[in-house]
Amino acid sequence: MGITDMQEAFYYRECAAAHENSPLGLHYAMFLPTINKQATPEQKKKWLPLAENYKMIGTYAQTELGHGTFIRGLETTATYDPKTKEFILDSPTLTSKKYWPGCLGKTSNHCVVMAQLYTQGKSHGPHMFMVQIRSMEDHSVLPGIEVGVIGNKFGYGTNDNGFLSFDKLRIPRENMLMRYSQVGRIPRENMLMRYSQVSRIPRENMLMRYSQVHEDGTYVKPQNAKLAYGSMVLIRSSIVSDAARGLAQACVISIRYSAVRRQTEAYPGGEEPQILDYQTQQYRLFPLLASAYSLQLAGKYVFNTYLEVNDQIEKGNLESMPELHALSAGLKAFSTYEASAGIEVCRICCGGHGYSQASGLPKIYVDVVPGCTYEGENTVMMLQTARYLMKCYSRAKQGQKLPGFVQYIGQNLNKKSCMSEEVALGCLVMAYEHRAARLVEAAAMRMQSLIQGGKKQHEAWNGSSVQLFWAAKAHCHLFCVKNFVDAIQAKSLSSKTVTVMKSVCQLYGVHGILENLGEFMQDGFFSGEQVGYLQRKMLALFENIRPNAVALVDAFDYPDMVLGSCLGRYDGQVYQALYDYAKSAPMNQTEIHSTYYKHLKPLINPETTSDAMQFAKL
Ligand SMILES: CCCCC/C=C\C/C=C\C/C=C\C/C=C\C/C=C\CCCCC(=O)SCCNC(=O)CCNC(=O)[C@H](O)C(C)(C)COP(=O)(O)OP(=O)(O)OC[C@H]1O[C@@H](n2cnc3c(N)ncnc32)[C@H](O)[C@@H]1OP(=O)(O)O
Ligand SMILES: Cc1cc2nc3c(=O)[nH]c(=O)nc-3n(C[C@H](O)[C@H](O)[C@H](O)COP(=O)(O)OP(=O)(O)OC[C@H]3O[C@@H](n4cnc5c(N)ncnc54)[C@H](O)[C@@H]3O)c2cc1C
Repeated sequence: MGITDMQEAFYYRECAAAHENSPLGLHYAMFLPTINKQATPEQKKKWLPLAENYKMIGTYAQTELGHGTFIRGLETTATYDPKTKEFILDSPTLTSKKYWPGCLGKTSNHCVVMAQLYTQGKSHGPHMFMVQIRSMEDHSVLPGIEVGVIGNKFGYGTNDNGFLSFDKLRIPRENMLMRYSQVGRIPRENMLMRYSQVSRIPRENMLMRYSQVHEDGTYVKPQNAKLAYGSMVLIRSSIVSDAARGLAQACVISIRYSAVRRQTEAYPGGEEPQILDYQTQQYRLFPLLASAYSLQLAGKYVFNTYLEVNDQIEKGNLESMPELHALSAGLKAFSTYEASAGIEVCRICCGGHGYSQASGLPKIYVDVVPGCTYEGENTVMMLQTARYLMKCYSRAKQGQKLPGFVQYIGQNLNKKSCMSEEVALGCLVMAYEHRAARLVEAAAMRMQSLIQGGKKQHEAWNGSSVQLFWAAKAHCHLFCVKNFVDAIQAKSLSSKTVTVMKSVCQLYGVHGILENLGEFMQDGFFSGEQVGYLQRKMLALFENIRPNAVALVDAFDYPDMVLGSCLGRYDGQVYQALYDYAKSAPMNQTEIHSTYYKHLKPLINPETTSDAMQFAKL
């Protein structure tokens, strides 16, 4: 293929088999990046050529039957044996069996395994290990390993998500991924002195600035244990664009179809209008179109932030890690929630044909919706963002300066909205900042009052977690609105395109307020009159966007082969395509289906059942 950028490669493969989660998806999305980001130079030199040339085909095996969210609770163990300089991998309980990893059941011959590291009788928490699970000669399962598929799922039928367990499997010490992060370059003379005193490890390892288990079992911990979670942050940062892609494609299908579909005479004897002219159809679809644009912009921002921060981390500067974690976790949750709900609305807006696989919509839905669960269950991710926001709130109250996208926290909440009939973009951003700041403060106040009332920290946290979730969601929503507004304002407003996009951006902001009105009005920030401005503006924006609606989805430029939809075809020949799809159905290849003779004929014509049974035995 020759594409070196891994995201580009991901989307290229997506074009070849759209929304068919590849049986090698985890090899590309997590196995290769984990070797790239978590292995030492020596390990990369050994494994990358094999993995990049499909000799090693791997997955990311972390989740277990009993634990997915709580990584520190994982039960798989990796115990170091200094006598043989090996790790012993074991699945001590039923619930410790790895369960869910993609491409695991039948495809992969290796995996990076997250296991609790034990050495010298002490636990050092979750660490990653390279484990071969199948022979590279004949793909047979290696001794000490049980592996298989987990069975049918909600979707993802093209991916052999599997289970895996170890029975005291021994792997070489060199198979622990020993590069978490730069722990700073230890002066060579110190390293020689330091390591030669402790244990004899190969000289080439001496220059490694990585966490180590030395040959005698001494553990050198990394600068930050969470760096082992780096592959998840990478995928979370990628999922935002993926969710945006799914929502955008669903908008293309449903809006193009709504421009073709005519239904119900507008008045007695009148012609049937395009269903896209129904205000209720616009009310359901146009905000989703706006959301698709907003999430695409957010996806670009978060992935670029990932690349920038990851560069810093690899230079030893971990300062922005908490911010990246909060941003990627929150936006991953926000985008997959929005996209999943939006794709379902697009399907429903297409009536009966939306329920057909011919629409392409069910396939998009079952490909996007697991994003609410994998790579960090959404509620848990939102609470991770909330954890960061609480820290920001207390820093703001101590007068500390906050980084860019959280500077709104701790602001004066006594002000009122500047909203007028015009509905200026700046007033929209101010409204979202006020709502998020208020919800962050409310959650912090709730926590404080519970603690003052005698609750322990973890009890106060759980007792405030609904409000913490609201605050994190409002924070992510603000981010998407402000990021969209910044993108519009960065362009000159002279060109028609940007003027149209300003309406789309305005609709995104207005609709978000009207759909969450309680949170914007609870403290009187908006007057009733101002809400009226917003309601009238939304209806006016529907009329404003209507003439450009099809152009706005065409602009996503998804080819028919990627959409895979009879409803969203560029040429609009929906009905012929649906009929051709039906005619091509396998069951239509014979006039009478074979099951007639065995199941129906005995009911309809019992007297002639005998010869029917003969036929059925053929
Ligand atoms: C660069 C090239 C691009 C490569 C990409 C190539 C292709 C991909 C391109 C596109 C892909 C697009 C879409 C993807 C398509 C398909 C998807 C493909 C594969 C996905 C399949 C799914 C795979 C999986 O599901 S893997 C398993 C995922 N599992 C999880 O995510 C588990 C979630 N749980 C956790 O993360 C943690 O348990 C936790 C919930 C965070 C809790 O951790 P814990 O240790 O208990 O920490 P605690 O809450 O106590 O907080 C402590 C402290 O740590 C900080 N922290 C936590 N996590 C992180 C982190 N990740 N980074 C930084 N800091 C972190 C936390 O903030 C706390 O800090 P503080 O004390 O508050 O200061
Ligand atoms: C299609 C798909 C592909 C996957 N691929 C992989 C893979 O390749 N590799 C891999 O390792 N894993 C994979 N997974 C597993 C996935 O990462 C986990 O399912 C996910 O991390 C959620 O963990 P869980 O299933 O244990 O859910 P749980 O954590 O049990 O969540 C269940 C409920 O409990 C709630 N909950 C849990 N903890 C908390 C908390 N602290 N506070 C509040 N509420 C909480 C959650 O919000 C949720 O509502 C995949 C899953 C799917 C669906």
